[in-house]
Amino acid sequence: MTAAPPRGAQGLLPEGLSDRLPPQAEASARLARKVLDTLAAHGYDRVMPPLAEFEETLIGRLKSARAQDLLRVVDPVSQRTLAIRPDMTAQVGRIATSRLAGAQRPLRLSYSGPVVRLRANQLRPERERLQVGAELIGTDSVAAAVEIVNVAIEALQAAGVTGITIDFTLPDLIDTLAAGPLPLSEDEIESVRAELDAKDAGALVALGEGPAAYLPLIEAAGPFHAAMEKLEALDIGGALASRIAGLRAIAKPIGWDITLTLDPTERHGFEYQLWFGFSIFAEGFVGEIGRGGSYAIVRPDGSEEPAMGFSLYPDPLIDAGFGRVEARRVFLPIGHDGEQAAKLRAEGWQTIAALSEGEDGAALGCTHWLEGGALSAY
Ligand SMILES: N[C@@H](Cc1c[nH]c[nH+]1)C(=O)O
Repeated sequence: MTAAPPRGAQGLLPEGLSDRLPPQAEASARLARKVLDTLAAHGYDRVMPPLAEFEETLIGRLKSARAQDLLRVVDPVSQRTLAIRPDMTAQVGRIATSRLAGAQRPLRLSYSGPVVRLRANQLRPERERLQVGAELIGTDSVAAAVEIVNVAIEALQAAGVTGITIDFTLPDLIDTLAAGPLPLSEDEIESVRAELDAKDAGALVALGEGPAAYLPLIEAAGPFHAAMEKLEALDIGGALASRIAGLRAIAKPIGWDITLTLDPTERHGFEYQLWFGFSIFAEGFVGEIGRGGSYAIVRPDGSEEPAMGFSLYPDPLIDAGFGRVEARRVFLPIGHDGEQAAKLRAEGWQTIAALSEGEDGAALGCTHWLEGGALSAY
């Protein structure tokens, strides 16, 4: 597969925003279609939320979501602040708890579209990305996690992705332990999180006795089974035991060709996920190409509805050539037989009809030309 040229437009477009040209634009649509078809086959119905909405509905819908990284505009019509969506999960949550509040649970919804964030980072310089995903609303059970993880894997495999790694995490682990068996003060929670992120054992121990109890969590990371044994050895009762059993049940049906890892305290990108989270990596790609987990949607009356879902960010795959198919293109000279051309299109050929004498079919990307009723290869 050939790498695409860099996507910048040298000053014509704002930093982090770019055009998709042929053939990647078509490849992008084809890849999204493949993922959506897999989701539809598992009963996920598509929704299309708008590109922008009121800022407060965009951030208020998911428990613990924050208003960071939003590209905002003041709407002269409503005089209110709108935000361009940075993520479609909150929008799907809004739909599920408003217009589809009466729909049967569990409710399965899918989506595909661009999302925008305020700032790019070094790893991902683009500010607009394609997001394709699924949300399972009404439960955050282990069974729901099993379905979501496996549908995500199937969707990527249908798109031709191999060398998939799933990295499990327990996003609310520190909060849960700090509120129970391994108490920490508010200040300590933040410091413990920072040192666990940095995987700095020395600094963690230096924080004091309470924080030092979290040390084994640094060790409990890496290949899934070995890391799980270390997590189990922590043995701090109920909260952890149910999560460990959950993770084992989720891992069980995953195919041998998928690499499983565990990083129980990983929280990068997990802003609102609760008991379960996972990142998806593919061999040869830097950074995650997808992410998912459990979360809670806040209903208009303040009560909460559990949910589970995942989102894929396929742009790096498209840049690498996934979704491309070599077109069979035939050049139709002036005066060709229109019926025969229609027949060729019905057979899957793309046709390029000459508009004037002397056009060069090969230069226009054709692999064949039609002459005297027969096809010849260039
Ligand atoms: N939308 C989340 C992933 C997710 C979907 N559902 C639950 N979590 C993200 O992109 O980070």
